[in-house]
Amino acid sequence: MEEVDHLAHERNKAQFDVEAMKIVWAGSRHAFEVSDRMSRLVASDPAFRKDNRATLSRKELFKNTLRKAAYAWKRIVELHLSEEEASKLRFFVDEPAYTDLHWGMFVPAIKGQGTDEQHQKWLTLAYKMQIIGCYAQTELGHGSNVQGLETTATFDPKSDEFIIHSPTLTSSKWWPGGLGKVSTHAVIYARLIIDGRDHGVHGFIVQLRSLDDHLPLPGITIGDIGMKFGNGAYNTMDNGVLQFNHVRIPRNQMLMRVSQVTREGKYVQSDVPRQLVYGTMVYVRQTIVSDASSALSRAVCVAVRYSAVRRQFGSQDGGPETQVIDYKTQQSRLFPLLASAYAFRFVGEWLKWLYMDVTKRLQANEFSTLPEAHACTAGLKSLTTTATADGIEECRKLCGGHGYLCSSGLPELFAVYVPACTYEGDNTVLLLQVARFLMKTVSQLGSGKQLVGTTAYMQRAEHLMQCTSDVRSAEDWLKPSFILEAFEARALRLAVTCAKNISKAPNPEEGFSQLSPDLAEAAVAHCQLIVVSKFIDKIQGDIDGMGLKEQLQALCGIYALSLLHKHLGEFLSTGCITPKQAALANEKLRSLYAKVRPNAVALVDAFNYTDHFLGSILGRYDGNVYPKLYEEAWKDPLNDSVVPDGYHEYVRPLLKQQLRTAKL
Ligand SMILES: CCCCCCCCCC/C=C\CCC/C=C/C(=O)SCCNC(=O)CCNC(=O)[C@H](O)C(C)(C)COP(=O)(O)OP(=O)(O)OC[C@H]1O[C@@H](n2cnc3c(N)ncnc32)[C@H](O)[C@@H]1OP(=O)(O)O
Ligand SMILES: Cc1cc2nc3c(=O)[nH]c(=O)nc-3n(C[C@H](O)[C@H](O)[C@H](O)COP(=O)(O)OP(=O)(O)OC[C@H]3O[C@@H](n4cnc5c(N)ncnc54)[C@H](O)[C@@H]3O)c2cc1C
Repeated sequence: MEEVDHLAHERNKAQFDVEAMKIVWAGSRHAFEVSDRMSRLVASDPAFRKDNRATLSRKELFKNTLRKAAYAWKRIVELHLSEEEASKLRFFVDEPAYTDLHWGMFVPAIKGQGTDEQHQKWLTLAYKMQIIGCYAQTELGHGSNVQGLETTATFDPKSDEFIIHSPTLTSSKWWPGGLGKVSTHAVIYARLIIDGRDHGVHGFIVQLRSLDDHLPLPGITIGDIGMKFGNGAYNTMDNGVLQFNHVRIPRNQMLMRVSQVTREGKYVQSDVPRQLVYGTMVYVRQTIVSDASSALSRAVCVAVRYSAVRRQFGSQDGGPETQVIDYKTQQSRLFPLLASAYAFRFVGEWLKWLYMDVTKRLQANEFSTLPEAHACTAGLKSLTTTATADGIEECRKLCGGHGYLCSSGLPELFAVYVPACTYEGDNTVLLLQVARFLMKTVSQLGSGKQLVGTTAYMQRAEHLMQCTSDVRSAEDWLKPSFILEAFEARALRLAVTCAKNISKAPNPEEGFSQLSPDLAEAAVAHCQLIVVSKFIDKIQGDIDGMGLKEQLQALCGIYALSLLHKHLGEFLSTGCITPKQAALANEKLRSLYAKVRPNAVALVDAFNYTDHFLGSILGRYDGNVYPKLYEEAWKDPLNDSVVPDGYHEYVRPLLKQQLRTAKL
């Protein structure tokens, strides 16, 4: 049968080169080609089927994930895939699994905190998956407060070993992914105790299960922590619980790049800052920002395509009804999310660069940019995951009733995504880290210290504290200098106000605590400025292809001006803009929505997602939604029989009783 593209009329309206935009979205032609190849490889292989996840029991679901992970590894080895290709393949398999933690945290923790010798021994095994590892930091009693961890690693000079122990119930490791049922090893975080002295939290490599029969080693109690939010979703992951009862490991299994324990039991702190013990979190937070753009773009792709297919009201003389994407309210909810997906992509690219830069510097024992890298990764992780989780839910609502069906793909995407607001640092806790960094920076203003990186704008404090915007027309709001000045002035003024209020408190800690809601808002303002400025930088760089710059400028304008609208109170109360200028910003926003409208479907096509990856009937490339929704409904296990199980036990007796009552 001939395939019909129900969205062809939308695609024909596009005013830019979609193929060129695919390259910009991917980051480079090479990245596009790898991504395209891996996504097709996964989509065309029935072993990676995922449309049945919502109906599987936990055990079936989990076993299915183990099968897929093993099969993915087999294909990676058979096809001699590079690290980049393998990681893309796993991404397109699109099922959280223990391998995420093995490759995403266990290996990076050893790389970042281990010595050359430790790399040689452990990475060799881990790269071949001869051992499988996880990252066991969080405990039942403490997640955010890493310094509060209770697990102990006590040095025994007689045997040259550490004794790993869980002294309390609350010290049980709790949450690590891959721990519950699969990992053979873990990097665990424990308090280092030497001669009764507590040297704080350090990382240790500990074997958990036998490599022969997979049973826990002596002294180790281990299991899964139970079902999590949503069906399917993150339940493919074995988040685990772990207790140690005086488990002994050799001294050389402490990760010793940051500090060492000698044979004699002497604690040696190298020149490397202690905070490097937190280094794996910096790495993962950076990857989470790129993941945010993937998750949000996926939801937006579904909502844009479906909004172009769906029609409601507006039919006069029997003609077609209005496509819901043409409603201005739909556009004002949807297009800022489309713009955010692009914005997060570009800031994610920049953050990757920043992370690589700080890593190179650390290798050369240059640590000055570490605080900035920590603040940027923490803040942007918080900002982008909050916006993405909210955005996925908004996309579900934008799809009306059908968005609530699992076959829309959106409920599962939300359920799998929403813990990103908590893992790798609770989003509020992370904003407060950014706020501390900002308060330090503000305290240095006027000291003559040169401010660099993302706080360089504060150098112009004298101007930014008193300027008023020069915007005179709606068109002015497209000029990067006007947008940047408004965002810089708002961020700086919020931060300075916090600093002033803190200084009135009896002591800085008390002040920080009292002001923390305002500090979190100041941190958000600073992070939004970073995203806006990196979007502008991207557009000002090399962008080839017909119409690309115009579309990206429109999206950048939508991102910035929709934020300005959302946080209008802050822009007005800090005096950065006037009510008249706010009205002009709204006028510009409306015209940008109109500009993006004919390009919306093409702008989501540029994500280059296969129907397999999207996993959504509403978001199908061909827009053939209704027949496929109808077809899908009949596949539900409830429809296996016409009369459901339970009818004879529970429904029929009721009906009979009613009949009897009626006769009475
Ligand atoms: C299409 C997509 C579909 C989606 C599919 C999804 C699939 C899923 C894939 C899987 C992906 C991910 C899996 C997730 C796995 C999750 C793992 C985890 O969660 S691991 C555990 C993470 N835990 C945390 O993040 C804990 C948070 N807490 C902390 O980080 C700290 O304790 C902190 C920072 C809050 C407090 O630290 P501390 O107690 O030391 O106090 P201070 O605030 O005083 O800090 C001291 C000093 O250190 C500096 N600092 C803090 N952190 C860092 C750091 N990381 N790097 C550098 N420096 C740091 C801080 O600024 C202070 O500096 P100073 O100069 O003294 O002021
Ligand atoms: C799906 C998932 C996977 C995970 N995977 C892993 C893993 O692989 N390895 C691992 O080690 N851990 C893992 N974790 C644990 C995760 O890192 C922690 O849950 C996270 O760091 C939050 O810590 P918490 O649970 O202690 O939250 P809490 O700190 O208890 O937060 C509870 C509330 O208190 C607030 N709060 C806490 N402290 C402050 C403060 N100082 N100021 C203001 N408000 C505050 C928070 O904002 C939040 O609202 C995972 C968690 C989840 C949900």
